[in-house]
Amino acid sequence: MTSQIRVGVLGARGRMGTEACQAVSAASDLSLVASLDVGDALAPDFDVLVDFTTPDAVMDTLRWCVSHGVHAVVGTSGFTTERLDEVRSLLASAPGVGIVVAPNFAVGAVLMMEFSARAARYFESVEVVEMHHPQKIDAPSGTALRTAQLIASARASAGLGPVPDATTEEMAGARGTDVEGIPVHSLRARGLVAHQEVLFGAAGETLTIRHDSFDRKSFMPGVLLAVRAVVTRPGLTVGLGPLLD
Ligand SMILES: NC(=O)C1=CN([C@@H]2O[C@H](COP(=O)(O)OP(=O)(O)OC[C@H]3O[C@@H](n4cnc5c(N)ncnc54)[C@H](OP(=O)(O)O)[C@@H]3O)[C@@H](O)[C@H]2O)C=CC1
Ligand SMILES: O=C(O)C1=N[C@H](C(=O)O)C[C@H](O)C1
Repeated sequence: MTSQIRVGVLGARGRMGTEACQAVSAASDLSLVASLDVGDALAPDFDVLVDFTTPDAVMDTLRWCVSHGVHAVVGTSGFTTERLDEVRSLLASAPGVGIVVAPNFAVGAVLMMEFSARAARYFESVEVVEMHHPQKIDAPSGTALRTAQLIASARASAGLGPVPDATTEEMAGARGTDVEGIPVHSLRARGLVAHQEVLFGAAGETLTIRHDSFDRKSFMPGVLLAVRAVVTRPGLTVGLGPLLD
């Protein structure tokens, strides 16, 4: 019999942590050995730590993981390009450790990001609109951040200049925020879970790519996929794309 992967979940009392604990417990090849939240001490008695906490807390946790040889699957948002570089530097001192940082574990959202990156070179205009539940503490969302990074990179590779659309505002914030040159808008409303539209425009046409998560269960197959993959995947993996067939 192959041995089980021992998993700890940090942020276990939160919306995502609760779901992750249930999903790990229900998987026959995984063993939930620690459900941790604010104030709980980390102890290196698991193979993989799953983190659904806050952008403020997550980097200290990753430092701990790297120094204790524990792999990490990170769903927590806030991973700017600079922060991803910081994770790469951390991992340089621990070549056996794997970290998966996935801005969104829903397969549909991964595809939405990939399709957006593919479309980016063909449209001069682009706007990212993310919509979330009213308790979400960060804006823009990690998914919007990653989508904008991918679009900016695809535009740069294709030799497109800056998005040419007007940015003048009579009131601050009317044109959203700027992520690597891509306008990003954040909406919060009761009734929403996690949703995003990417609107592209060219002469005479638009293309809208939209994804909706109506239930946090949509994230769980991706979380389990990442937990199983990270133990044999040293270094940094960004997004679920490289783990999908
Ligand atoms: N990648 C993905 O697919 C998804 C990512 N997310 C991201 O996951 C993160 C969590 O989201 P969500 O579950 O909705 O948020 P919640 O606020 O519901 O949960 C966060 C949990 O983390 C705890 N926490 C905060 N700081 C620490 C700390 N220093 N150490 C240990 N635990 C801590 C909180 O405790 P307390 O409440 O007591 O402060 C809370 O229990 C966010 O960044 C969100 O954007 C969310 C959905 C999907
Ligand atoms: O806080 C959330 O809910 C979500 N957070 C992630 C993000 O910031 O992109 C993923 C998903 O959008 C849900």
